[in-house]
Amino acid sequence: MTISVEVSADAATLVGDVARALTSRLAAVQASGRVPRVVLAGGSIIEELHRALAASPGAVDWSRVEFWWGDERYVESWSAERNCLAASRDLLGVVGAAAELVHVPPATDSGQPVQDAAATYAQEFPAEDFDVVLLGMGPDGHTCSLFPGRSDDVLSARDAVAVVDSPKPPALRLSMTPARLSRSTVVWLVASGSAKAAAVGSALAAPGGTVDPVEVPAVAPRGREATVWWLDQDAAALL
Ligand SMILES: O=C1O[C@H](COP(=O)(O)O)[C@@H](O)[C@H](O)[C@H]1O
Repeated sequence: MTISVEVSADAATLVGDVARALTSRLAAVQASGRVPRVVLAGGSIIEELHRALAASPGAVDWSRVEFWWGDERYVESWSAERNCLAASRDLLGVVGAAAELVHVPPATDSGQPVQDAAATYAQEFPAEDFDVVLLGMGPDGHTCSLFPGRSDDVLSARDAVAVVDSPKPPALRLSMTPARLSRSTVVWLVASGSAKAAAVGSALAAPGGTVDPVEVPAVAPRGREATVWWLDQDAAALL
């Protein structure tokens, strides 16, 4: 398992580079006769990536790709804060994803307490590994809804956790755990801009990945074959 860093000149080049790599990987999985399993994320650069993929969908049959989200805000299903609504608007609805292959996380209108909603969402997870997990990262080093300084229990849980006190609103969230995110052939973390430079520097400063995941949760998910940090020059400035 390798950890590598790819640096693109700027944000636009970064999303183009990741979009090309993703469409090429998905097309290769489909050419092998399988339906690729992809975990999407929220956040600014991932939303730009969604739009880039919609504009250049490559040689992928998007109706034969299965989707989950690494995290979701636990709000009403129609809330503009939902990661899945942004992805549906910007990508899935544009490229013709198949509704039965899109695993939308529960929303508050399900009537469930957030802890039950996390367990309900985990039931949607596949027995097999994911092919690609896409992650963003906040300036504080959080990824998905795994925030710094939280208990080891969250990081060591098996599939999904409920977050009840997210420091970034909204407070209630559902998140895949590092253990579940790491059940993927590759994990690709995408970070852009100078606001992410300090967190990138902390995450990648220690050779061999010995950074404490409680302090920088973004270092915790690791792909079985490869973990790639896709950065632009501003995000990579402190490396
Ligand atoms: O809260 C979230 O933010 C992170 C990072 O977002 P960004 O806008 O700072 O790039 C994202 O990875 C996560 O999915 C989202 O819920």
